[in-house]
Amino acid sequence: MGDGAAPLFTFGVIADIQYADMDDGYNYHGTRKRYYRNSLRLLSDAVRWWEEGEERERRPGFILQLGDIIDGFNRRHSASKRALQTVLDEFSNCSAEVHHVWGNHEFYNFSRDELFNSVLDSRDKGEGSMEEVYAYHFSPAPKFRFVVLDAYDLSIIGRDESSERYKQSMKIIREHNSNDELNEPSVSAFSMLEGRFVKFNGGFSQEQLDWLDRILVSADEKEEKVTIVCHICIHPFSTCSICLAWNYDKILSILNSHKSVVCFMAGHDHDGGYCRDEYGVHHLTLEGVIETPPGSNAFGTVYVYEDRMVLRGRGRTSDRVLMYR
Ligand SMILES: Nc1ccn([C@@H]2O[C@H](COP(=O)(O)OP(=O)(O)OC[C@H](O)CO)[C@@H](O)[C@H]2O)c(=O)n1
Repeated sequence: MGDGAAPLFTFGVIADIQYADMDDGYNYHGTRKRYYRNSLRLLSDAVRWWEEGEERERRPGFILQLGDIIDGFNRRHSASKRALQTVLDEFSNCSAEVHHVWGNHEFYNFSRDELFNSVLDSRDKGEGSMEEVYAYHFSPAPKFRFVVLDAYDLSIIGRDESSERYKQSMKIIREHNSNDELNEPSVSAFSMLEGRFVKFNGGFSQEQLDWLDRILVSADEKEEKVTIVCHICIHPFSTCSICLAWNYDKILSILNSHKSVVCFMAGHDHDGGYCRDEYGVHHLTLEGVIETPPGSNAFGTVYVYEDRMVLRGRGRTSDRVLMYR
């Protein structure tokens, strides 16, 4: 794994904490247990690991929180702000700065306006961002860049019903999903992939894709290694089809046209997943903390070297060596 050598830098990854101060429950179909209070304890264990489990020079310089930091149930109990503060207090025990990604549960709890300029808006930790879309990039070390993307840019959650984005998003989802309940996937006999057109997913506007393309042109020129992070998965082999971004194919073709891209990280699918695509890009889906039972965990520490990233997983998250292409 290359553990003996000192890494260039280190970062932590964690996804789908979905904390709520409520008893354990189940997912919508009643097939998966969700441990709402335990998720905070697991975050606390992760923070302790990042702070104390490593020699000082191998501790993370930053943490990627891949979205769904608190559960949508908080909204029903008017507990959104309190729950968020509880989770942020836990993160504050970590000396590394946290980059927050926005998932569907962020929008169940807060409006897009509330999220912008809230503690969950990490754009000020980046060096270049979009204005009305939650997307930015940062370079933690020479020759390395991270891009945070907004997978609910095209979406019918978090968008004002009178907005053009909402109308465009409703048109897209209606073309592929004929159910009254748009959280329920319409699985056609021809393609399981159609199941991705549900309300709890979203996609990327052309404006965001063009912005990403420009960042990657520049990264190619500078010979940087780029890791892209977002809540929703974009490769069908790294997730079940129901957790795929609506226009995953468009973003994949952009990533695959830039030699700088080495890795794409997401959450959303609580089972986790991984594949390396035919262009050599790693697609890593982090297991969700919310569906991780007490006694286990689901997070990772990534050690970055000249030729690879080494993921050391804890609990349900496996170790992986991610060689650059
Ligand atoms: N068939 C369904 C499925 C879900 N819902 C409602 O949609 C909201 C989001 O669902 P939820 O499972 O909570 O979303 P997560 O982001 O936690 O998980 C995504 C993947 O399932 C993980 O594998 C919620 O309000 C559900 O009640 C629905 O109405 N109908």
